[in-house]
Amino acid sequence: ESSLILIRHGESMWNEKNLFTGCVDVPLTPKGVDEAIEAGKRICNIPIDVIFTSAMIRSQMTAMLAMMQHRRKKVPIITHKESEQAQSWSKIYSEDTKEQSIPVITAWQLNERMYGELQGLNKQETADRFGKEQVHEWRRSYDTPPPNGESLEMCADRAVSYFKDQVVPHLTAGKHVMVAAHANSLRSIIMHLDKLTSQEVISLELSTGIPMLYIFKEGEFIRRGSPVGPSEASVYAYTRNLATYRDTLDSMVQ
Ligand SMILES: O=C(O)[C@@H](CO)OP(=O)(O)O
Repeated sequence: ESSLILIRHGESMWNEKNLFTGCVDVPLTPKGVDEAIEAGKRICNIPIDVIFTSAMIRSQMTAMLAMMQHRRKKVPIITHKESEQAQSWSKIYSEDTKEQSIPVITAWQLNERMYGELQGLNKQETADRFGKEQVHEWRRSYDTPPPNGESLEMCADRAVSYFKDQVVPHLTAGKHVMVAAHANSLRSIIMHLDKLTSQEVISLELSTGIPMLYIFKEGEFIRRGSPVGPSEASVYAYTRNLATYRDTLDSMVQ
């Protein structure tokens, strides 16, 4: 059994301004930073061996801030494979140090859905101009793309393919994984994991900074507990393996 944590980034500076963001790379607000830290507290007892983030700063900030809270105190390290030089210049020469690190793999495929000509527009003003229903269809339908942007279906094409090709093999190998990404790239992944229909996904909404936990067992994804409880203990129904991991952390601090 392995665990999979999915987390949408904390509030960004354009979430705060109610602007369509998509592939525009904006940072978190102070509230978003707090959300990421709170999220980290909720998952501080869950094992994490490898982290995937999108290529965007808001998901990377969220993952890093959350990991600062983790009780295992491993160091999340962004892997650089964009060139041979980047790879060799960021090499770690100690096996012990590597053992105390968590690789962070960044992938554009996990980026937010590209919002086309809505990027930078105010969501309320856009609804006033084009009508609430049209804008809702652009934002939540499965197959209607916003003007010159990606539909959820197009976003799923890259995000879910990446998830199947790059993330699932780690889970199959027994590694515990965290994926920090975005409202719509995660909606497409959750649609796949929970086998939602294109009708059902319309009402799937993800809050900023709330981690969701899945257990991967015998090729199946099982959602654990409610992701919105007030404290870590009430949020997730621990499996026996997760409880053992938490006990190990308890004994390490004694
Ligand atoms: O602006 C965006 O990129 C997304 C997420 O904030 O918007 P929506 O609320 O339509 O999913």
